[in-house]
This record gives sequence, C-alpha cells and structure tokens, in this order.
Amino acid sequence: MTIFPDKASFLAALHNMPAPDGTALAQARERQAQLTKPAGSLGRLEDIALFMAGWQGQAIPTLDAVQAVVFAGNHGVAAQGVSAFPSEVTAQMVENFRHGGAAINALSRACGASLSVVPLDLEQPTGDITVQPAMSEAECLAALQAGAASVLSADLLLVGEMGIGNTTPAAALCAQAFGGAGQDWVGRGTGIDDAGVARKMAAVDAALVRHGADCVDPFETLRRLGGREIAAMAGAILAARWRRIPVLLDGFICCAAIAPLVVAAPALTDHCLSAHCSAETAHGRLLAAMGLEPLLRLDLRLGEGSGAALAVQIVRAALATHAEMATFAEAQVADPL
Ligand SMILES: Cc1cc2ncn([C@H]3O[C@H](COP(=O)(O)O)[C@@H](O)[C@H]3O)c2cc1C
Ligand SMILES: O=C(O)c1cccnc1
Repeated sequence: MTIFPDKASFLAALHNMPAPDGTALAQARERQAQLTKPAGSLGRLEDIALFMAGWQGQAIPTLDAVQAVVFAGNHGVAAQGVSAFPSEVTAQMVENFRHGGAAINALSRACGASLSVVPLDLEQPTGDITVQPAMSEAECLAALQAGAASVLSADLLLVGEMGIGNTTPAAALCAQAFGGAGQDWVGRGTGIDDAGVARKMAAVDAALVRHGADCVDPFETLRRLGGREIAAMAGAILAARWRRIPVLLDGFICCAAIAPLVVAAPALTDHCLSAHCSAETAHGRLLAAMGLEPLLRLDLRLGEGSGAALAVQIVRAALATHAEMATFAEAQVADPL
C-alpha cells in the first residue's frame, strides 16, 4: 500500500491524523475504576492500559504481536569524522542483526517481539548535510515509503535504527525543530573524543547555515538534514498512526526523526510512548521539548530499538494488571467510601 506517493500526501497524512477510540477508552477507564486497588495506585501502568485500549480500540487491550523494526542507512556527513566507528559498520551490523547476534536480537527475543531489519541503500550514503541536502525529493519519499510499508499488523510497534554517523543529522534535526545550535544538541554518540565532538558541533552548525532557511516544512527538513533510516522511522511512525498501532519510541535518533513532524503537528506523539531517556546528552532535552516522559532511565546509548524492547515489559505488566485483576464486586472487597 502506497501511503505517501508524494510530498503532499505525506503532509496531508500528518495534518489530519486519526484519534484514539473514545468508546474503548471510556470502557477501559470504567474498568480501571473497578479494579481492587486505590484509584490511581498503579500510576503510569494505568495510563498505559488506557493508552493501549484507546489505540487498539478494545477495552481490554492485548499484546500478542509486537513488531520491532530496525532501519539502517549510511551518512555522507560521516566523512567529516563525526563518529568513533567507520561507515562499513552499518552493513556489518545489518548482517549481525540477520544472524541474531546484536543487542536488539537478544532484547527482542527477551520481550517476545518479532524483528524486521530494513537496510536502505547502504552502498549509497546520503549527501553530506554540511554542503548539500541529505536526499533528493524522490529519495526521501522512497525512505518514508519504505518505513510505512514495513509496518505489519501489530499490537505494538518498536522503532529503531542503525546508521554510523546518525547522531549528527539527529542533532541537526533537533536544532532546526526546537532552536539552538550544535553545542545544544550534540553528544558523544558511539563515544567520540572531544575533538570529534567539536567537529560534530561544527558540522551541525554548517548544516543549519546551509539549509535552515529552506526547511519550510517537515518533509524538507527531513530531506535536507535527515537520512534514509531517519525518514523511514518517521514514515513508519506516521503509518502506524493511520493504522492505530501504538508505538514505543526508542532513543535520541528515533525521537529526532519525528522532531520536525511534532513541531508541525504536536498530536503526532499521541499514539507514542517514550520508552527511555538515553545517555546521549540531548535526549532528555528533546523529550522535554516534545512533552514526553520516558518510562525508563537505564543510561543506554545504543539505539537499534533497544530501549523500546525493554519497555515492552512494562507495557506487558500494565496490560496484565488491567486484564487479570479482580473487580471490587468479583473479589467481594469493599468499595471506596
Ligand atoms: C557496533 C555498533 C552497534 C550499534 N548499534 C547501534 N549503534 C548506534 O550508533 C550509531 C550512532 O552513533 P554515531 O553518530 O556516533 O555513529 C548508530 O548506528 C546507532 O544506531 C551502534 C554503533 C556501533 C559502532
Ligand atoms: O540514544 C540513542 O538511541 C543513541 C545514542 C548514541 C548512539 N546511538 C544511539
């Protein structure tokens, strides 16, 4: 199914998004009020149960099919010396994903998610954003479309990425979306040294000078400052919204992928939970700017969807309490006074 045949349909999909199912939400809220616990005592687990009910359109939501999808892309800006690793690692990690040996493989198995891996033209890096747009219009549309097409029928979608150098375009997207300069959004990524951090900040600042005035809508911002796996994540998250599939956002790059979309259409995050706050310094600032409260803080700084896979366990626990607890009437426990 072609969801974004052209730029106009992508922008139309972003500016006219479906809402959750109000009836299922009301029924789930009603059920929560009857469960044998003081109202609100399960804190955010209660919110998660309502969130899942609203998006799945069922009063008692389920978590049978969890899909993790990892998009991979390469970046022209890596030539500026902005990562601690060479670009070949992207394709090598895709092979590792295929053989089941990466962190996301282990974490997907641990949380019961099926894993899809989607490499995007790895032999053709994006344009170096310090001097040219990352992608042509056709390339950006193809990446958005690849993201949308990868979304299966799932109860919950986890979105992750692999792309050496991609914390640099991610920082540029954040600066363009929420203001500030390289120094406000650049971190150490894979563990680059101080000189590398200085090169990253300079690269982000150069990209903002080169493209800032032309970032007139979320498509142009993604096309100029993003990358293939970054646009694919945005496409997958928007496509999930149209299919009312709730999403667990992963780390800094995943959240940066939707930053330009969220500025244009703040309701985009309504079907998303922030799984975790990563150790990449700007992730906390980005979550705050998008009004998201992370479920976990485990000092991860990996990406791949690793934090999202961990947070599945919390969603599972929320749905277990919602589905399995007795009501006051069933357990013959006295109602609140
Ligand atoms: C072996 C390896 C596995 C990874 N898995 C995720 N990333 C993470 O690191 C990269 C971003 O950091 P930077 O901008 O510094 O390159 C992305 O590929 C991200 O997914 C990895 C990085 C490496 C080296
Ligand atoms: O927050 C992330 O997802 C992240 C941070 C550093 C490197 N790769 C990913």
